[in-house]
Amino acid sequence: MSGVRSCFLGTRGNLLLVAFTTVVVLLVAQAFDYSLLDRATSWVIYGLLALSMSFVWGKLGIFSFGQTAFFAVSAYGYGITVGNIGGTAGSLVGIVVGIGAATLVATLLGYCMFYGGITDLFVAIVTMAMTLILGIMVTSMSGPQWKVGDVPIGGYNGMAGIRPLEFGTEMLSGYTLFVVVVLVALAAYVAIRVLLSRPLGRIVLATADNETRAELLGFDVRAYRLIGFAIGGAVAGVAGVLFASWQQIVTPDLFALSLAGSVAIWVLVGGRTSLGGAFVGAVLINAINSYSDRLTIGGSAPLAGHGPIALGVILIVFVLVLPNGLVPGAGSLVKRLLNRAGPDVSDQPSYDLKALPGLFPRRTEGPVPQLRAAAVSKHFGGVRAVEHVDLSLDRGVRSLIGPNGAGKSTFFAVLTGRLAPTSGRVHLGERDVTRMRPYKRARLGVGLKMQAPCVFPTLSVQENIWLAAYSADRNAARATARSRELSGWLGLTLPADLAGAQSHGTQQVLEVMMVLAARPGVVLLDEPAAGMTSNETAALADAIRDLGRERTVVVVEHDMEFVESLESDVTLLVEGSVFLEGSMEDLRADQRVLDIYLGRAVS
Ligand SMILES: Nc1ncnc2c1ncn2[C@@H]1O[C@H](COP(=O)(O)OP(=O)(O)OP(=O)(O)O)[C@@H](O)[C@H]1O
Repeated sequence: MSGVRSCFLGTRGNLLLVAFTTVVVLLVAQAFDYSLLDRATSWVIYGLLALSMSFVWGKLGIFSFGQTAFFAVSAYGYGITVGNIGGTAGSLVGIVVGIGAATLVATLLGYCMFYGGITDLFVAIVTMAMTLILGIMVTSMSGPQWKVGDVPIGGYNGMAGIRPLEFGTEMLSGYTLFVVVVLVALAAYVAIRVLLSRPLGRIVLATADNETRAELLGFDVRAYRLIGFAIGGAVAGVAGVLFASWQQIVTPDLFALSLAGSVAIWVLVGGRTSLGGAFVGAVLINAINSYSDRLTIGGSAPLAGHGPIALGVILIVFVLVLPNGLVPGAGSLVKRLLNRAGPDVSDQPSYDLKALPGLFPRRTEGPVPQLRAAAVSKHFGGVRAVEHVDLSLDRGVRSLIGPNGAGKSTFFAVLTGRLAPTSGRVHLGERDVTRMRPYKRARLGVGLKMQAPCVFPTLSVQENIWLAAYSADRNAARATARSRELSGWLGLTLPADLAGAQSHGTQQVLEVMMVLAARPGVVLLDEPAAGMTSNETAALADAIRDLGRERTVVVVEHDMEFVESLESDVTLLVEGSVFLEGSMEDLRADQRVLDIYLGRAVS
């Protein structure tokens, strides 16, 4: 799970700190000699590359091991462009071509991966494989026939003589280049932070935090991943342009495993959940490498060329001692020193759940469409979890009961699109939604509260509700007002009130509120009373009855007292099939039902 919080100073404090650090760096750099200035410029460029990986890995939860491919593609794109078009125009076009090429490659690769269902470790493997393949291709382009316009690709030897960025009569070099690089890095950092505070960024963070909940709220996780990945590619592209301009030669080494691994280590050392940590890690490790190379003892340089060994040692130390990296580690330390511990959640707060429906305005979306399962089956290999279920769900409350393993949760998963049925159809009103993805069904008004609490754990309670409210009508101002109001009702309005840190019961209530804030017509509640006090359970039953007046509410429960208090029709599932339908009295009067619940065989 990716942690999406990194700061102990708050956004404004962090930005002030960054601005202050930038001014100090620029002032101090005036005293650097040429050699140090030159090296420091490269460290900041590497920091920018690390920032792109930190964003993709730490914030989006996508381990893009081959992030350097976008950096290298951009560097080559810039080099080719400025070799063909000179002057300021060439620089400007080179910037666009370099960043554009990196973004395009990231978009194409991201599309293939995310829409092709590739996740987790396989993303790392695919991105790395693509980087190595590009490297092999570029290495093989060594003959004179391999040129673009007037610029030879250069094969193994690389593309030499790249013109630096130039504006007017000035070619960027020395202190001016350093200033530009630092300001661009600062701008990229601030832009990413601003993006993350906007609706798009919040949703991107949410998809990393809990993909299932994001999808159930109607967000197309694949699309948001792709957007985030493309932005990460663009930032790596910015670094690539600066690198080509600074080094004035690019070689296939930019596609090598060693650089890709180094970037991952910079990010790990700085702290992958901290954007600022990317710069700290990159600058620190490159500075250590640089000085260890130059260290002389008795006329010889014992550490020269042993950078990889030093990197390996640093990595092992960090994984063992400071697994979250330097910046988050320092943040926790300061927090501890200031004694700013998180809120105490050991006490289970009590909520007047009877008031719950009153918090959600009446539906204005028109009549609730009927949700209908027609001969639905879902098999897992030989396990027939759901078998030929026909069920029509109309406005009002319906209870779905059955012993453990009867197929209730699996049936919900088929209704919401989380699982495709083995056979049968699912209809929502007139529409056949059998093959429709969960986010689309959510947009059509199907909401699900899962059996185990399914919220965005590393986001605050208020942010959780904001995302749900925003999913209803995509209005940020309204979502902010709703999230303040509803989190106020829960008494959890602080940024430090993380959803994942709340008690089980509070998370249950929060999840129900999120489902309702998304304004669904069909509300599926899987064991909503679990973890609640008896008073809350009774109040929840009142609330559900109330919600059923204008919505379709289906409740899966084991607590028969609770089911009885819902005064609803009951459907009994046994071994995946509908065994009986009727009122609670009907079921109680049936000896076979008693036998099922007492575990006795039923013919
Ligand atoms: N992903 C899966 N892979 C294989 N078998 C599964 C999977 N999900 C569920 N099952 C099996 O399908 C059957 C139905 O499970 P399901 O969780 O739907 O039952 P349930 O009625 O919700 O049970 P409970 O009341 O205990 O939550 C069980 O035998 C379960 O082991």
